[in-house]
Amino acid sequence: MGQDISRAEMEVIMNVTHDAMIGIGLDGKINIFNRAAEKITGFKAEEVIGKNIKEVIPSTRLFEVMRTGCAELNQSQLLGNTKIITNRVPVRDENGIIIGAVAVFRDVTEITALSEQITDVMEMRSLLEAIINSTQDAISVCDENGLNILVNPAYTRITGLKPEEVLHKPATIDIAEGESVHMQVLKTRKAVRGVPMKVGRFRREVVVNVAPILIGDKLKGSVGIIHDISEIKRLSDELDKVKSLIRRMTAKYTFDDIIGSCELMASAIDQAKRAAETPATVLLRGESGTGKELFAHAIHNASVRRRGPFVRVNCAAIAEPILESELFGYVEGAFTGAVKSGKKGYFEEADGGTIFLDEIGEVNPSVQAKLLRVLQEKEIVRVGGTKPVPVDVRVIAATNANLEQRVSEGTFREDLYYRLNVVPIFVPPLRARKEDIPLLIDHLCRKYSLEYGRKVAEITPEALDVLMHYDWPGNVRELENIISRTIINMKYNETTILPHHVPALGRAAGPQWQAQKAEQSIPVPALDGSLEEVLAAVEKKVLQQALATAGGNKTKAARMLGISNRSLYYKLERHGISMK
Ligand SMILES: Nc1ncnc2c1ncn2[C@@H]1O[C@H](COP(=O)(O)OP(=O)(O)OP(=O)(O)O)[C@@H](O)[C@H]1O
Repeated sequence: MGQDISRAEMEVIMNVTHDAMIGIGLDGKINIFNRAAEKITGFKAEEVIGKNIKEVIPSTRLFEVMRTGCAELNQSQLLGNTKIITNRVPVRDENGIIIGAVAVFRDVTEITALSEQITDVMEMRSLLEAIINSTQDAISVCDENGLNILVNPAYTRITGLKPEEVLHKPATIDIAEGESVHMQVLKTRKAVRGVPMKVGRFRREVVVNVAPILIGDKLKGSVGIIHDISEIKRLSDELDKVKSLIRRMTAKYTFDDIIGSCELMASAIDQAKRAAETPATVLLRGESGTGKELFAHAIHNASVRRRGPFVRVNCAAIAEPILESELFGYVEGAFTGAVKSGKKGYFEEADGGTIFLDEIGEVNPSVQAKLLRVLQEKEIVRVGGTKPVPVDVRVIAATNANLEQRVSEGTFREDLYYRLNVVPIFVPPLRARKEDIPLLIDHLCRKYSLEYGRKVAEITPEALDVLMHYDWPGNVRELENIISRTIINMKYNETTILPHHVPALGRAAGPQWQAQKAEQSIPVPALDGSLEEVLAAVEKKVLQQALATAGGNKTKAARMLGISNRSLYYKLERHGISMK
């Protein structure tokens, strides 16, 4: 130091510094003891000045420092419970002779605790970073102003957006379809879960969960977890397609599954068995719910084609513009929206097997012409194509329409009618074969007992009487529904059907009609939606009412409403009214 400082100046400095200082002379007596030293040791300067340091700090090393003349720097030690860092230095006179020693020390308990906390935080940060970087879900974090401050690698993989494209930009930047959930959460401070949306370049379908980041009650931002569901969606679409294909392409029933021993049924079954032995086209006639589809399955399974595919097509349930391409397929580029490579139709899929054309009376003239061709020439031409493709398919058609009347009206081709009507089989309505009702009840009780885990085995004569005195406009399908509901009405341990178990029968007693009947009592919907919504609700009620009045018979219902069967089918499907 270039300038001497006075003792008074030194005392001021010593007492304002945060470092504690204890000095001793050659005799070991304390001659410096500042405020900071008082704070750390708990002694007062006046108590210790002049005392031997060993009496105050027995473990002192200042004597060693004096003896060796070597400073000891940054030594950590415990003083009671206080953790301190000490520098010990010898004090020399102007000639370099040691005349004492000083210990300068500092309480580092808090600093140590803080540094431990910092280490913990850093460890936690590394852990979080590892989690954030390795999770399959995309993560985006934004600050309280809605600007992105963190995204993880999964985010880039799912959205196709790199960090530099999104960081410090508004959280809305990655949205391809939907509203920003980050912004919503920042506004409401409430977590939002399970929001479907599309994100990023690839318009990936995702489900988003976002939570606010609150420190105390201060909003610091929000964190979003983006779960990619596009692959699951694709797989589940595929699965649905395969399931519907399997449903369409397997014939489950055989003649053993057709219950009925009355003369009319025996004759129908006999004709069907004989037809099964030939490749002839079969036309199944009969009201809705009589079992025509059951017959079609049974004929296929009893024929030489039983190992081939069985493709079921409900001609009324497929929209008219696409029925032709569904049946006959299409070539590459046949129309906008077509699959690039073209597509096989149901006839090609049924090659080597049987095609069951349900509701054949509903097909339009263009499809009728193509059907005629396939029946005559055993070949089809795909929509948009010219090349005939040979197909080896047995046709079983079914209808509950009066085809003869349609032929005379000119809406159904006469030549097609004759081609289809090679082996006509009439499946009788249930009211014409009431003697089969007990057999059917027995069969259905076993079927639904198994399905519902019950043991219903009997019906009392009174309950049977109720069922025998009803005319079953919905045929076996309606009986099936009534038995299923009867079993549901029974207590778990009841095994015999009593009259009170049987639900109300009537012209509108089928389950879907029952539900619809109940709904009929609901007045026309309150005018609380758009005109379109109110009209749709009214249309639904009118359809349900017509179906109920027609006892579930769709042809009758369509006639009552003055619309075509096809148009009725569309509307039922659109309103989610059960078609079976
Ligand atoms: N003889 C029968 N024995 C056993 N179950 C039958 C019989 N007839 C019909 N069913 C059952 O009744 C329901 C309706 O039968 P199916 O679908 O074959 O009728 P459908 O005449 O083809 O009706 P739609 O014309 O409305 O298509 C099915 O669940 C079927 O299993």
